[in-house]
Amino acid sequence: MHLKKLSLINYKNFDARNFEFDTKINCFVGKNGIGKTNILDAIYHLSFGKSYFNPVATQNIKHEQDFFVIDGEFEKNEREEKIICSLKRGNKKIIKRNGKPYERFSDHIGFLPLVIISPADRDLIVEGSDTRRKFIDGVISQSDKAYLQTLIKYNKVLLQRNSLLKYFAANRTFDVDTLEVYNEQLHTYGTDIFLKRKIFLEAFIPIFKEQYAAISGKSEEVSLHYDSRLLECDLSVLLKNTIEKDRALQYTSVGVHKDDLSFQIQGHPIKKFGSQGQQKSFLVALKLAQFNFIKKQAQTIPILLLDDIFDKLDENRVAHIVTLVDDANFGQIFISDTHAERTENVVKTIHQSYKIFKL
Ligand SMILES: Nc1ncnc2c1ncn2[C@@H]1O[C@H](COP(=O)(O)OP(=O)(O)OP(=O)(O)O)[C@@H](O)[C@H]1O
Repeated sequence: MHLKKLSLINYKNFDARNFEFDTKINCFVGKNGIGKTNILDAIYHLSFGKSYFNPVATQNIKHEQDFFVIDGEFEKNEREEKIICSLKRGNKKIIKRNGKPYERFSDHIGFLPLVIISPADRDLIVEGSDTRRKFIDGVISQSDKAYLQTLIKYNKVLLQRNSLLKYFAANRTFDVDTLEVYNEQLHTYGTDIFLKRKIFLEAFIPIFKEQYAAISGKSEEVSLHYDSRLLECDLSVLLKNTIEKDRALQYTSVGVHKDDLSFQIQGHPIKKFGSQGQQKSFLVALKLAQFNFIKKQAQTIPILLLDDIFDKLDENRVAHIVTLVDDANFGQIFISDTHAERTENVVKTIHQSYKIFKL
């Protein structure tokens, strides 16, 4: 699968711009703030129906303009696929595949598999557990539509249970039977989510470790663990045991919405003890493992977006990453970099066709 053409109208800092891409490697080079990342984000938009960087949809419309249009022509399984994503202020976003609008964006997710590696991934290390859960959920749901539906149902019941706990506190009342109804549903959906996360991580962790070893030249040991209270005990038991605590807190203190991943280097948290280059290597390994995983599940080679990937990495690590991606396992790759010369030197060593766009 590859993106053949991209046309942008009023997307972030672009008014009107067209690109024709190489089937393998495409590099965007230019000064800070010129719009390199914005082009990668537009490609991301075509795959996920939203920006990777700015969750406020209207802020992706060029300042002072009323709408944006991202138009992409892909080739997938020898068929042309035209995807258009557009947004007009005051209206709902529209995503069309070959002229037909999607009723539910979730039906589009996974159709054009894509992985992005960007400096914004640092949030996975420095931010709260929510970011890490979103990461696992994103990978699993790209290949398992039922997972996303279960997650939506779980979150809905969780909200209802929390509202009930607040209602009990406000009205100085308590009804364990009503709470039990929610416990049962949380147990059903939560256990399903937990088992899928566990199975996913059992397959994912060895791939991640392999990628890290390849990037770092095995210079340090890293690990990734699944932290979930459900590993020790059944969710229905946990919910029962925390009823008094939940009453006092007025929210549900146990369940898969509290799951986390722990990232370690040489046995210590990478957030506190990893250098910038080690943290970056960790994130690149995590994303390349995601790439491998999605590729296996989707049976299509995902598009890979590499945003500013060489920054903070030493020459050896850059060379290792280049060797990793210079492989038949990879398909179309988009790279953004401020150093035109560095990018040119890197892509010259790769045995693939390439195009460089100087912005
Ligand atoms: N809605 C918008 N309207 C107009 N300009 C915007 C909008 N959103 C972002 N921009 C502009 O886009 C530019 C940033 O583009 P981008 O992040 O793609 O730069 P870059 O080339 O990747 O830079 P760097 O090398 O610093 O990472 C900024 O100048 C920003 O002001």
